[in-house]
Amino acid sequence: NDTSMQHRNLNHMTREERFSEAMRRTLYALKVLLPREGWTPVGPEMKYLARAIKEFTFIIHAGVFIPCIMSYGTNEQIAKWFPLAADFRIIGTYAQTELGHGSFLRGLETIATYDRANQEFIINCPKITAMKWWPGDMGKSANHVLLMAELVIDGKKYGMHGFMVQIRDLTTHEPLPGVTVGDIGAKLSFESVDNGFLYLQNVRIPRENLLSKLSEVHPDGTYIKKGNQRLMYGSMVRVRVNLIAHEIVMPLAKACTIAVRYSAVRRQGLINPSKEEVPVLDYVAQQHKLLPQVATVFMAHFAAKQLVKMHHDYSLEVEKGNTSQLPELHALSAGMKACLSEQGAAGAEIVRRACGGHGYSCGSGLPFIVNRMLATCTYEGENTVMQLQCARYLIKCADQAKKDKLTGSVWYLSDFSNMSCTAQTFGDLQEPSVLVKLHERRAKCAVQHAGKKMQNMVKNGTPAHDAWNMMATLLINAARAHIMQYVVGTSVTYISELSCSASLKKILTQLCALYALHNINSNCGDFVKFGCLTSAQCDLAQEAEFNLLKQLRPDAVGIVDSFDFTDDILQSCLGAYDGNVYERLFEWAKQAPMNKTEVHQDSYQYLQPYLHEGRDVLEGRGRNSKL
Ligand SMILES: CC/C=C\C/C=C\C/C=C\C/C=C\C/C=C\C/C=C\CCC(=O)SCCNC(=O)CCNC(=O)[C@H](O)C(C)(C)COP(=O)(O)OP(=O)(O)OC[C@H]1O[C@@H](n2cnc3c(N)ncnc32)[C@H](O)[C@@H]1OP(=O)(O)O
Ligand SMILES: Cc1cc2nc3c(=O)[nH]c(=O)nc-3n(C[C@H](O)[C@H](O)[C@H](O)COP(=O)(O)OP(=O)(O)OC[C@H]3O[C@@H](n4cnc5c(N)ncnc54)[C@H](O)[C@@H]3O)c2cc1C
Repeated sequence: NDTSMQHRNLNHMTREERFSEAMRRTLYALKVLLPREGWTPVGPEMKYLARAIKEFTFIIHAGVFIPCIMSYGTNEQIAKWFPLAADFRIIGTYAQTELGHGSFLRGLETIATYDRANQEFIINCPKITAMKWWPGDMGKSANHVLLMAELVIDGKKYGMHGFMVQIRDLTTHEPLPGVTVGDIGAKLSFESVDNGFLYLQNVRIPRENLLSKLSEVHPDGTYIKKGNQRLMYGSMVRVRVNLIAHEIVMPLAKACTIAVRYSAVRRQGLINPSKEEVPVLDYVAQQHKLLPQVATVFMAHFAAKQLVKMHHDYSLEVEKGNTSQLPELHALSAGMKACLSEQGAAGAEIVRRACGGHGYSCGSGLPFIVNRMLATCTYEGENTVMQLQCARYLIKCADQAKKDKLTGSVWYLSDFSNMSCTAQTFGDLQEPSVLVKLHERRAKCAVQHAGKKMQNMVKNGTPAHDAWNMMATLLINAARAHIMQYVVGTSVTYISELSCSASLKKILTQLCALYALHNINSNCGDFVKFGCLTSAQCDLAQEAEFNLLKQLRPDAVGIVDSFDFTDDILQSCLGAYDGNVYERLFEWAKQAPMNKTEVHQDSYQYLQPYLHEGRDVLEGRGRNSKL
């Protein structure tokens, strides 16, 4: 209810206005509305912010920079920098990606050379491709970066390490000597975020600015390893775990709310020629577009909750020095981020497109969501690279399953029980246990298929790295299959253990079955190829999905209402709670800057001469008055 938090019409603002407005609103929220005893920018308040603010800045500051200080800093370094960052007295970002490298971290070129005489690191970007490029909040906001750079001591390289580097004066905000920094320009989305470039030339930082939880450099230049060096990649695991809820589940829920509400209001065409125009939501084709995406919101939410719990448990173990769960967590977080962002971004576009022309209007609020979700397929680990990381772990586990009984998310790879499907009716295929088994079998076969193909190539003399490259598409499919069985399995378990009303459990069970069946019907080639389903059972699977669409149609609006987004957050003429779509669209259009005058003077100057000429022609004068 605080007018300072009400959204202005983002679409009618310039990029710079949106950047400033997002910063104003974010800081107002962080400094005025939220702070209470002991709050931190990585606490539950941030979830409120992520939900309550359509565009906010300092996402990387809060979502990556501060958590990295906690992950990579010693207790002394945390005590020094965390309070400053939590209170926004320093604004930081996570500067890892370079103009020339993003996915292949061993290829990063920014160098931190130890100067023993002065006990300092000298930071350099030796060439243009070494320039940091993309980090959020870096172009104009941040005055510090957590710089990921190659540590060099006496000419020897020690790999990527994290360094705290101040880049702007804390009083004037001007770039410091040796620092060239700025915004990288317009992007597909994130208009309010100043993703930036950073060129460092002979920038000196104290030895104490190497974040030293995992390794340290003594004054004499001695390098000490202090833990599992793969923990250096830990921040990316945490962000992949966190971003599923914030950047995939929530935006898809918003898009589904808009599209389902609009589809309940928009009347277009006839089903029964003798009846009146129907709401487009009555078309099965429309239900087939929208409702599986609604189901995806819930299933991704349940699976993400399980992954967050797994990450929390793992973090407690790491504190005790046990990093044994890291490989599985890395594979699962990489695979989940890739597969759910792929599904979510595609799903948001499917529901946008299902809203016809008005879905193409920014007044729908849908292009904003779609464009922003597309970024989830790239940042925090490009999806292909992440799926291959997941597949790398699966292939290793499949080999191990031949001699050991596996546990955790890959347990099914060592399940050699009879997994043939005996479904005779479409009702059999709506059974959660049947759907889980089908997904486990498909995933197991997909992993084994990719592994077998590579083994055969290597047996025939192909180098292992070439076999890997040539089978990449099968490996990616195996990663997707693994994640789908994880999402279906965890969701079925979660719903079965949920204490809620029978009617709610029924809806959630139907949504879970719809998600699983939509996935089967979208990938039935795999399910038949691997002998999971017969062709006849595939027909039953389609029938089962259509039956669920019919059952869920009456509750469709109620289900998306349960996401409980305010009109202010949705910022959508199509998705507003009152359903007054047309009045809202017209009011929204009239507010467009283009309409602030009846005649657009800037363009009229070009049009006017022709308008006069046209009149001359019509009245028989002018150059070619043949009329
Ligand atoms: C005020 C604010 C208001 C609101 C805020 C609201 C909410 C905030 C909270 C949350 C929001 C969430 C997120 C924020 C939103 C969006 C995020 C926006 C921007 C994203 C930022 C970025 O993009 S940062 C840059 C990301 N970059 C990457 O991910 C790079 C990807 N590449 C790599 O990770 C690596 O290069 C690699 C893994 C692909 C390859 O590395 P390398 O060559 O070294 O390894 P190998 O492949 O040879 O594998 C070697 C072994 O290492 C294992 N491994 C690899 N990676 C990891 C890992 N991460 N963890 C553990 N183990 C790992 C690998 O498995 C191999 O092991 P083996 O046993 O098989 O040898
Ligand atoms: C909105 C946004 C915000 C971002 N914020 C940050 C940030 O705050 N901090 C930060 O450090 N970075 C940030 N990034 C950068 C992001 O992490 C990188 O873009 C991402 O890691 C991909 O790296 P790249 O862009 O160099 O693509 P590349 O690694 O060059 O990949 C290009 C393409 O090559 C293919 N490819 C690459 N490697 C392989 C492989 N091994 N196998 C098969 N195919 C492959 C893939 O198709 C890939 O899409 C952000 C990016 C975006 C879009």
